[in-house]
Amino acid sequence: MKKYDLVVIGAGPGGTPAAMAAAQFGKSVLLVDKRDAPGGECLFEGCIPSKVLENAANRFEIFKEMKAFHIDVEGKEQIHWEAVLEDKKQILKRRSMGAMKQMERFPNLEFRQGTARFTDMHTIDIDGEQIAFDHAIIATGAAAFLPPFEGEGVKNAWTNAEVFEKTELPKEITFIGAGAISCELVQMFNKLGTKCHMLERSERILKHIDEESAMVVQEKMIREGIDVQLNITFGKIEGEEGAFSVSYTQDGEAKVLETPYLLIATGRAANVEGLGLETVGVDFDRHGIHVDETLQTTQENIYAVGDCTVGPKFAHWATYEAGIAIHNIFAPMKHKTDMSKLSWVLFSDPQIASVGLSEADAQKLGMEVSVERYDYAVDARAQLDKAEEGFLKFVIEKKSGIIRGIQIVSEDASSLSGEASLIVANELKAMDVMKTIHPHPTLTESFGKLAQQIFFKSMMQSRR
Ligand SMILES: Cc1cc2nc3c(=O)[nH]c(=O)nc-3n(C[C@H](O)[C@H](O)[C@H](O)COP(=O)(O)OP(=O)(O)OC[C@H]3O[C@@H](n4cnc5c(N)ncnc54)[C@H](O)[C@@H]3O)c2cc1C
Ligand SMILES: NC(=O)c1ccc[n+]([C@@H]2O[C@H](COP(=O)([O-])OP(=O)(O)OC[C@H]3O[C@@H](n4cnc5c(N)ncnc54)[C@H](O)[C@@H]3O)[C@@H](O)[C@H]2O)c1
Repeated sequence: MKKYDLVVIGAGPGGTPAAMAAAQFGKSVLLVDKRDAPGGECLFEGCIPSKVLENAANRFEIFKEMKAFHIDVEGKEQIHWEAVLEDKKQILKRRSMGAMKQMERFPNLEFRQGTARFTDMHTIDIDGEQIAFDHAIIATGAAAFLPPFEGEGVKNAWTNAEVFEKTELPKEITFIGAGAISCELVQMFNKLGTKCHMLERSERILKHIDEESAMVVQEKMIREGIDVQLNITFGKIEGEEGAFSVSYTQDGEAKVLETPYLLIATGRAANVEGLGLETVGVDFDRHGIHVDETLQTTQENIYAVGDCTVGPKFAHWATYEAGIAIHNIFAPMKHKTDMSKLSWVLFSDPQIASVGLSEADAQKLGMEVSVERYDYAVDARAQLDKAEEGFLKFVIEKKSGIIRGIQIVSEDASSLSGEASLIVANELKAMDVMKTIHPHPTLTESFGKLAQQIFFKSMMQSRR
């Protein structure tokens, strides 16, 4: 039986860097994935295909915005959807081959296609072959979680696994769930002229994130003609591609929506089925594999990272966890994950970036905070770009003055999130940010302006 120091199951943003880091440590590593290429859901059905299509939609939208800059191009714009999909295919191929090439630099790292299953705490079965290992990392990701809705239509609806494969741009589509996936995709389709409906059971979209940030996007969606329906209780979902019917009640009234296409994005379920976790005593529930702060599962030599765990579900978080898991397996000192520094960007319009704690997170932790805000409506760059929507918010711990969280809502929140991450990770205060020179006129000036505002406010208060 072949034996490795480390077996990594799943070659996404969690598994692939974990395997490469262990190989760099000089360990013998087997990386196994059901697919014949590395990249995971992020590359093939998630982050990258969604951003290729959004990118095309955003550039298409620029034509419509040209009028505000006194440029007349109306009526001439046209998008060649098939060419966009071909671009997407090429980018996916290029990125996957790039990852494969990087792995080939390590003679002690082997990539293999197959479905892995634990048979005991030191052995996995890959399509009938037994492989022995000292340590294992589970990085099998997650897939769309489908609630137990009534009706035959649920199994015919799209999830993120199908939507990027469709060759025709739908004329009309309905999204069930108003979380991260739906919110990114609904605005993308809307910009391309698809009539979009979004049905959500909560009282607002993006219920897991800072309310003020979510409301900016929700209001923009409604303004731009997306049919956003909230406070919904779902009934039967019937039909198939081309003709769905969704029954629901809203404010006590029974309604039916007929829609040719339906996409369900109501959260994720960890890919743990058939992994043999019960056999090896690795605890899990429907939210994912249980790990401690060092990413060790309930089995000493088995770790888990990324979407298959109960924790946050982001590509960069999976990669961050991969580094910590490898360190904890092969280095003498244990490192812990630090959720208080988590950052993410939602590629909505405007974009939302969040780093560290929101005000609500701080309240849950019993941390006394003050919240200071700068509106892009007064910002020079935002005015020049006619992109004044949104704000920058610092969540400041009262006791220490440390900026514990930053939320940004802006057309370019993704670019601004880097500085926000540095501030929160290094536990900086407003004074530290004020000392940083931000070039004029750039959106990064907002950091300096907000820091200045906070500093002057504290001076005024101390004088009173
Ligand atoms: C539409 C969409 C958009 C997203 N956009 C973003 C974004 O912009 N930014 C961001 O940070 N995150 C985004 N995400 C989330 C991101 O895709 C995930 O957080 C990330 O892919 C998690 O990485 P992972 O390595 O844990 O798992 P995955 O990427 O899911 O990889 C898991 C791998 O394990 C393999 N596997 C599963 N079971 C087995 C088995 N038994 N044997 C062998 N192999 C197995 C799978 O084939 C897969 O390749 C998005 C997700 C979706 C759905
Ligand atoms: N830019 C990014 O980083 C990005 C983009 C897309 C997805 N993601 C990741 O993917 C994850 C999954 O996204 P998602 O949109 O599927 O999930 P989500 O958890 O963000 O949203 C799920 C939505 O479905 C609704 N819902 C849940 N159960 C329901 C039920 N039984 N009936 C009716 N409605 C129900 C919820 O109210 C919520 O609005 C996100 O948590 C995020 O981490 C990240």
